Order: sequence, then C-alpha cells, then structure tokens
Amino acid sequence: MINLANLTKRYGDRLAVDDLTLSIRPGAVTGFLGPNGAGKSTTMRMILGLDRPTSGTALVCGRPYHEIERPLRTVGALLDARAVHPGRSVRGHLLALARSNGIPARRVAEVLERVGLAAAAGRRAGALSLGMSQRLGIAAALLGDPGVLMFDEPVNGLDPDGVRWVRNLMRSLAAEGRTVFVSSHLMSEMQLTADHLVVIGRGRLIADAPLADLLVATAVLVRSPHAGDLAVRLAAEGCEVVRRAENELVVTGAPVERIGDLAHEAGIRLHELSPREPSLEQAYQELTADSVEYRVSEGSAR
Ligand SMILES: Nc1ncnc2c1ncn2[C@@H]1O[C@H](COP(=O)(O)OP(=O)(O)OP(=O)(O)O)[C@@H](O)[C@H]1O
Repeated sequence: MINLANLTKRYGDRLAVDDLTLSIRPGAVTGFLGPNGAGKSTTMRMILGLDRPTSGTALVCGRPYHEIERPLRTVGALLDARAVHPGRSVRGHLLALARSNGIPARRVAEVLERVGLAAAAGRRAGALSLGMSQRLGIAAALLGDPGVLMFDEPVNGLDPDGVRWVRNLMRSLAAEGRTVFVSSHLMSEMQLTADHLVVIGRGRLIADAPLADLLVATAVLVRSPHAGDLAVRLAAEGCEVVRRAENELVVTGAPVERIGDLAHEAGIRLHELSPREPSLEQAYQELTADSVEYRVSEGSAR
C-alpha cells in the first residue's frame, strides 16, 4: 500500500506536484498516467525518498521510505534501467545489491530466472540491450521479494515481445497480492495492463478511478459477413450487442482488443473493428486537455 497525503513538490516557482492525496492498493496494477512533465517521476522519486516533498507525505506500508529498515524488502523500483555499474556482470550487480540489503544470495538466481536473464548472468551489465537492461532493472526491483513495486515507464523502447512480457509480469505480480504502481504515457498499453488508473496533469490529480469506470462509454462498431454468428458469441461473453444492419454490430461491454480476439478465436472474418465512443485514449485526452504543457499542433510532424 502506498499513501500520499497532500504531497507537494515545488522547484523554485514551479509546482511539479500539487497537493496529491491518494492511495495505491495491493492486488492490482495501478497505472499512473499524465502528459510529459505532469509530475509522475517526481511523485515516484518522493515515494522512494529520492526527493524531499516541499509539503505533505508519501508513505509506503505506513512509513516514509527513509524510516523503512531494509527497504528493498518492502519496496522495489525501476526508475532508470541504465543506472547500473557498466563493468559489473549481471549476476555481480544483483549480488552486490543483495549483499548490501541483507538479502540471501540465492535470490539472485531466482530473480534472474523470473526475468529470463539466467543465460545472460555472466554478461557485462553495460553491454546489454535496452530490453535486457529493463529486465535487469526489474530483477533488481524483485530481489527483496517486496510487497510494493514501482516502475517508471517500463515499456519505453521495448519491442512488442518485450512489451507483452512486461505486461504479463505486472499482472502476475498484482495477482500475487502485491501493490504495482506503473507510470506510462501509453494509454493503449495501460488499457491492457491496469486495473486502476491515476491520471495527473501539471502536478494535479485529474482522475483516480477503476479502469472500467473510465471505459464505461466505449462502444465498438463491428462489420463482418458473419455478424449473426459473432453477435451470439459476443452475447455469450456478456457483451451488449445491437445489430444495426445485416453485416453490422454495435458492441459494448468489452474492449476492442477482446472483441477482435473473440472473432479470431471463432474464425470469424472482420471487415471493420472500430471504437465509436471515447476509448481510454480519448477519455484521457479530454481529461488532460487543459494540462498539456507542450502541445504539438494538428498536422505537424510527430
Ligand atoms: N530537479 C528538477 N529541478 C527543476 N525542475 C524539475 C526537476 N525535476 C522535475 N522538474 C520539473 O517538474 C515538472 C515535473 O517533472 P516530472 O519529470 O516529474 O514529470 P513526468 O510526468 O515524469 O514527465 P515525463 O513523462 O516527461 O518524464 C516538470 O515541469 C519538470 O521540468
């Protein structure tokens, strides 16, 4: 459990984090969303005792970070995957961390196995690809078997396999009853990963709600030459289905990805699959419209 109460950080005349009060609960993946410069990293750094709040408190399991004995056993974090001693081996990096935190050395082999780096244990940490560095950073976070985990943009720069791997890991860590707090600017990713969302803009809390609440209005238009069969299938999954024309359905109650997967599993061809109402991406854009610091104008290069 992480508890923030009136958490505030000011840099000069700039309010990076502005009076945040919220709780991040165990047994769920909580996505932490916000445009660039919204204050996500600063919030995470304050939770980890790396930045001092100007006012307010950030508690992990009821205590400020600096009062936690052997903190790696309580909270593990990945903030910057490249922050390793480049000359050390993968195993050596983790062993040094384990030693300085009173963690038994056998945990090193366990976490290397869990993140799929067992075969790379002897490689130099500085020579790893970005994806492998992320895995090493995650291994370090898991070393003390902590109940609270925080990841700052863990899928940045990963290929689709890496992204899927991180997603599954987050979900399994939450299923084990841990608190998983993960920042991202990728709404589509959070839509697939998170159970709960915290959205901030210009340091202020914009939304703190279950993912399902932010997706409530989502309806998906589906066109298929076998719309009737698909409608039966979707209804059996608990979706609400309106047949608008011979080949056309409007479906609510499942995200677009799930509908596509169901059609695929049933071997039903689709001619169109498109969200009609606000998706999380759209809901997020509306929520943060007033708080984007640097906006790219329509039509300019991205
Ligand atoms: N050490 C610092 N000194 C001065 N200003 C800072 C410092 N660190 C962050 N800021 C400012 O605080 C605000 C919040 O930054 P922060 O990095 O927390 O945002 P973020 O949501 O993590 O953004 P991004 O997604 O771009 O990483 C920004 O305006 C940033 O310029």
